[in-house]
Amino acid sequence: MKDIMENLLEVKKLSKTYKNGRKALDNLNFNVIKGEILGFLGPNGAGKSTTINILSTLLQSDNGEITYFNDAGLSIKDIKKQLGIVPQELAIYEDISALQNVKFFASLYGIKKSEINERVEDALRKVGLEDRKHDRPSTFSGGMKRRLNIACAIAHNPKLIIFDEPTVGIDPQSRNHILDSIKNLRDEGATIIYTTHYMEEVQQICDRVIIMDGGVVLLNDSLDNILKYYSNSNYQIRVDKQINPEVLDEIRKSSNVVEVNQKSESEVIFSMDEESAPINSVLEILIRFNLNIVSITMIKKNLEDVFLLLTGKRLRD
Ligand SMILES: Nc1ncnc2c1ncn2[C@@H]1O[C@H](COP(=O)(O)OP(=O)(O)OP(=O)(O)O)[C@@H](O)[C@H]1O
Repeated sequence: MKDIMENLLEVKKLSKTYKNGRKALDNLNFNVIKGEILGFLGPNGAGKSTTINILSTLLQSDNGEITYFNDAGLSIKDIKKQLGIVPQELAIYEDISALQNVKFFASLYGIKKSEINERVEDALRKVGLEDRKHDRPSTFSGGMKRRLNIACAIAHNPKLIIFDEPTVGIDPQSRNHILDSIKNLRDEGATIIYTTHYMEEVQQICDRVIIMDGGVVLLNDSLDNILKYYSNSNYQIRVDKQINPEVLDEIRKSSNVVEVNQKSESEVIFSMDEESAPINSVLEILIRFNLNIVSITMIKKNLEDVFLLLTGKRLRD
């Protein structure tokens, strides 16, 4: 994706405990690479909103350090100017035109009068609303309102845009339109943090994924690596008799095997460390213990499975 990986944001040892004693973040570490769409995932209560509120400067952490835009000396005002926050709730005025909405929010960032019209038009173009700019949001579909919400958050041309579940409750067509707008923003130079409860969306647009739970990062890798690592290397084998713990121990010890679980009395699931690692050694063990192999299934894992594996929870309740 990029030739040189430059950090746009560096988060080190971020901690937050709320007044009621709830520890939301526990020495959280991660970075955001310039030009990427970073999917930010976690089950309910994982600490995502807390993290995003701290990144957005709305909430203070107890401890830790955030370096924005590679410059440790920036003031909060300078940071805010380069941040775009797209909230989950719509923050638009229904009774003024789309253009006036974007202009209003852009004016809050102190954009020069000579530049503001161009910036507003550009933001509306980026979300595909240029044709409807003179119409009021009260005449818009839910998806169009969401896109206007995005335009309002990006007219000041932020370097980093944080999306907080921007597609909740909208139809698939509008959702695709929003996802395309987000990809366009990335392609035109913005860096994006994207939180969602929809794994398909992450697989559709994200370059890298962070899965957090209990206030810490459980997984931080490129989408490609995650899917490669967790996809083709899992097998389920069924045999004709009960599999004893002794057999499972033997399989655990065999080369290339990284994880072994008993699915049922006569079924075992195991993962290999490489995509096309041979499974002969596992078969040999089963045969040695006089177990006849009835079936072998390769299990394809998607991001939802990886999430469940790591957190023990489903992303959507
Ligand atoms: N204002 C608050 N006061 C007290 N505890 C809070 C507050 N906000 C969040 N928490 C607690 O902090 C933990 C992390 O919550 P947070 O809202 O950051 O999670 P989340 O990952 O955004 O969850 P969700 O997906 O449900 O929005 C939870 O245990 C939550 O109950």
